Amino acid sequence: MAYYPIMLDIEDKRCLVVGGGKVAYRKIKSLLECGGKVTVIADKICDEVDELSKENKIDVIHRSYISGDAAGYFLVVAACDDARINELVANEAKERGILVNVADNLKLSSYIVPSVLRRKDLTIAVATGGKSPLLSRKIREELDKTIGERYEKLLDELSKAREEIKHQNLTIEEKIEIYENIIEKGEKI
Ligand SMILES: C[C@@]1(CC(=O)O)c2cc3[nH]c(cc4nc(cc5[nH]c(cc(n2)[C@H]1CCC(=O)O)[C@@](C)(CC(=O)O)[C@@H]5CCC(=O)O)C(CC(=O)O)=C4CCC(=O)O)c(CCC(=O)O)c3CC(=O)O
Ligand SMILES: NC(=O)C1=CN([C@@H]2O[C@H](COP(=O)(O)OP(=O)(O)OC[C@H]3O[C@@H](n4cnc5c(N)ncnc54)[C@H](O)[C@@H]3O)[C@@H](O)[C@H]2O)C=CC1
Repeated sequence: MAYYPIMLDIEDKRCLVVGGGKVAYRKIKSLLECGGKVTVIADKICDEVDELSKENKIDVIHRSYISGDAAGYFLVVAACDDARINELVANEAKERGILVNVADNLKLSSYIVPSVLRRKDLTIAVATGGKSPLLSRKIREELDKTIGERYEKLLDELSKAREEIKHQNLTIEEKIEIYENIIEKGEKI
């Protein structure tokens, strides 16, 4: 079955990351970039996670995961190096209807994290259904070379034009023609 891609609004939402190693750090960073309020539960944390804690960007609970910890969160990431704990976290999150990503187990995950390229509001997400995360990264790096910063400007222009003509008495075809002209001009930049 194919994955259903969505763009999730996690601003000010409580997010729990279980585990404080390298993989947890990567997931924490992307949650913070999107405004998530991150709590980490881990018996050991790596230097990068410790740094975020010292900067008051995350809350850290320095202990092992205890049954029931997942309650009350909007989203949970299980990123321990202990598969049994990750499974426990996943099951407890799912019982409560909480979205859960499990770093070492695709089948237990309700969502997977794609490789992401951003140009301000333009977001390009690449995933391989868990088959090759490395390929996702490589494709993002390729896109990074070809999707230049001019797309930011182009998107700004399109957004402005869209606001201006949204409530004008034009057909959708006429509006699309205006946008296409802007894109065509943008392609020459
Ligand atoms: C299923 C998924 C679950 C999830 O994490 O959501 C998952 C699972 C696993 N990853 C593993 C390994 C690696 N993961 C990376 C990197 C990334 N992994 C990410 C996502 C995902 N990884 C989801 C699927 C995404 C998809 O569909 O493609 C990215 C895109 C996003 C992010 O993490 O932020 C980020 C790149 C960010 C970027 O740079 O753009 C690298 C390369 C590197 O480190 O650079 C390697 C080593 C090379 C390799 O294995 O390919 C292992 C095996 C561990 C082992 O062998 O022990 C598992 C577990 C398993 O497969 O069971
Ligand atoms: N999804 C992905 O992108 C990737 C996933 N992985 C998998 O992710 C997992 C984690 O990898 P790393 O971060 O490199 O490991 P790591 O060894 O750096 O960190 C493991 C963390 O789990 C914590 N932990 C272990 N048991 C715990 C418990 N009972 N309660 C709370 N915290 C606990 C440890 O304290 C530590 O902070 C591994 O299973 C690995 O195979 C690895 C590479 C990429």
